[in-house]
Amino acid sequence: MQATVLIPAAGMGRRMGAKVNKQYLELAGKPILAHTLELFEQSAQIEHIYPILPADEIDYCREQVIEKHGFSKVRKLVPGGAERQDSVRNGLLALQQDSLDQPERIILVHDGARPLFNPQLLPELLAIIAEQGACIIATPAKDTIKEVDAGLICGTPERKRLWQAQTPQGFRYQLFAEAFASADAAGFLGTDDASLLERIGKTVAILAGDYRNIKVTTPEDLVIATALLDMYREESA
Ligand SMILES: Nc1ccn([C@@H]2O[C@H](COP(=O)(O)OP(=O)(O)OP(=O)(O)O)[C@@H](O)[C@H]2O)c(=O)n1
Ligand SMILES: C[C@](O)(CO)[C@H](O)COP(=O)(O)O
Repeated sequence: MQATVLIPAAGMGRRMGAKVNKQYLELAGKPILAHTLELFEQSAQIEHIYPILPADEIDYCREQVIEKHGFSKVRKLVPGGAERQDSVRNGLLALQQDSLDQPERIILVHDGARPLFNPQLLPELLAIIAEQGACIIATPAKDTIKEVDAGLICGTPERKRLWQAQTPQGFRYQLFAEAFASADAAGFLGTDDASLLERIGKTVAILAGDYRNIKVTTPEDLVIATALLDMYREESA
C-alpha cells in the first residue's frame, strides 16, 4: 500500500523570527525541510512527494534542498497560499493536474515544520486510512486544558478525552476533496486538515504518535529538536 504526501511548507515562520524562512534553518547540518522530506523519501510506503512553498522560494528550494539532497520522489513544487488550508488546497489541485485524484488514493498531509515524525508509524497509519477513510497522528494531552473567555475559565474538558493533533493526517482522496469543497463553499477555515472532515460528519480515526514529533515554531523548539534528533540517533545506533 502506498500514499502521496503533500508537505505544506509555505508559511512565513513569523513566530520563529529568523532572517530566513524557518524551514531553511539548519538542524544537525541540514535544513529543517530536508529532514522532513527525507522521512518520506526513505519510506517504501510513499510514492510521490509534493512540497508546497512560498511562490518566490520555489527556485531557491529546488536548488538548495531538492537537487542538493537528491530527493527523487518530489514530483512538483507547488506554490502555497495565504493560510495553511489554502496551501493544502493548491496541493490537491496539483494532484488533479497530475491525474493522482483517484477516489481511493491515500493522501497524507505533513507539516514541513515537523522534521521528527517517526516513519515507522506509516504502515499502520496507511492501513487505518485504507480501511476507515481518515486517520491522524495525535498524542494524549499531558496538561489540564482550560476553556477561557474574556480572561475567565469557563470549562475544564475531561483530560482523558483530549488529544493533541499532529501530522501526518491522511485521507482517501475522495473524502478529502469532498470535505475541502464543502469547507470552501461555507468559508470554513480549520487549523488542521481533519477538522474539514469532522465538520461534515465524517469519521476520523486517531493513531497514537510520539511526543517527539514537535512542530518547530519558536526559537526554543530548535534546541529541543536538536536534542530529540540526538535521542533518535542514539536509539538507532
Ligand atoms: N500559508 C501557509 C501557512 C503555513 N504553512 C505550513 O504549515 C505548517 C504549519 O504551520 P506553522 O508551523 O504555523 O508555520 P508558519 O505559518 O510558517 O508559522 P508562523 O505562524 O509563525 O508564521 C508549516 O510547515 C508551514 O510552512 C503553509 O504551507 N502555508
Ligand atoms: C496541522 C497542525 O500541525 C496540527 O497540530 C496544526 O494545526 C497547524 O497549525 P498552525 O497554526 O498552522 O501551526
